[in-house]
Amino acid sequence: MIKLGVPSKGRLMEKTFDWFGQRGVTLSRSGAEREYAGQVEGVEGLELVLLSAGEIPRELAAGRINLGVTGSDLVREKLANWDTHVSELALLGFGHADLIIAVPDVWVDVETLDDLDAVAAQFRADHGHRLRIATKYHRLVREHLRDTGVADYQLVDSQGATEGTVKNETAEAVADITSTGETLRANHLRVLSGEPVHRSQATLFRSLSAPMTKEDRTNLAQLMDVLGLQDAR
Ligand SMILES: Nc1ncnc2c1ncn2[C@@H]1O[C@H](COP(=O)(O)OP(=O)(O)OP(=O)(O)O)[C@@H](O)[C@H]1O
Ligand SMILES: O=P(O)(O)OC[C@H]1O[C@H](OP(=O)(O)OP(=O)(O)O)[C@H](O)[C@@H]1O
Repeated sequence: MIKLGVPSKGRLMEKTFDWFGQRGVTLSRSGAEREYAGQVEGVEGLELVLLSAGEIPRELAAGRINLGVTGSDLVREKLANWDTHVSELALLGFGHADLIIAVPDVWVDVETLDDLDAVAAQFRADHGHRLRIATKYHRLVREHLRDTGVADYQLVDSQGATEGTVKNETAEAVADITSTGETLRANHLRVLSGEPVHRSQATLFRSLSAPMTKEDRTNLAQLMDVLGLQDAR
């Protein structure tokens, strides 16, 4: 069987079900509401596996699932050299969110990353420690700041409610996902101008390492046909 990993709850799950359903592949949660088992109708040889969105990158890289839907941000964050582990089969057109860097509203002189770099050096001189940026996206933020030449900072880990860290004085800035911008506004934070660290959306990935039988290959080719997709790799 080809294993397809899909987020087990929330909007990502529902919109993924809709996306496949519109293409003639019916995915559903089977059994009791809280049971994480799935059902597939409309194609042969496909098994639905319901997983946490955050675990899907690792399962793809380990080859325990053949296909997986999750945010493009999570694959890039969780997998070093992500494109050696998975290929992108389709951008699904939902789950849009930008990974951004934001500073307190009151930092009126800080509009760009260059400005942040300038205050970071001054901050270290004044406070004796580096400016703290709270995030759960360590890899993506580190790479982005390296590429843009910002050096005098430290990342502090925040696995949730990241926008609260500035008020709580555990960080001076944040790097987090935003869609409507409401959480940032409510916490008196402002996004730096310029390109976001990453523009994320829900994406269908294929594992480059998951084992497949001859029958799996035939079934995958049929699924790709039904979905109207082509695999570049
Ligand atoms: N406010 C938002 N609007 C749109 N997409 C979002 C938003 N917040 C997070 N996302 C996206 O949803 C995906 C899943 O995010 P996250 O890891 O927070 O999921 P979760 O629901 O907490 O899942 P789990 O805890 O089960 O892993 C990510 O790709 C992220 O970019
Ligand atoms: O721009 P907005 O529409 O306000 O959305 C942004 C918020 O959504 C996400 O949080 P989520 O609800 O996933 O919870 P989290 O704090 O656990 O990440 C993200 O971390 C932001 O906090």
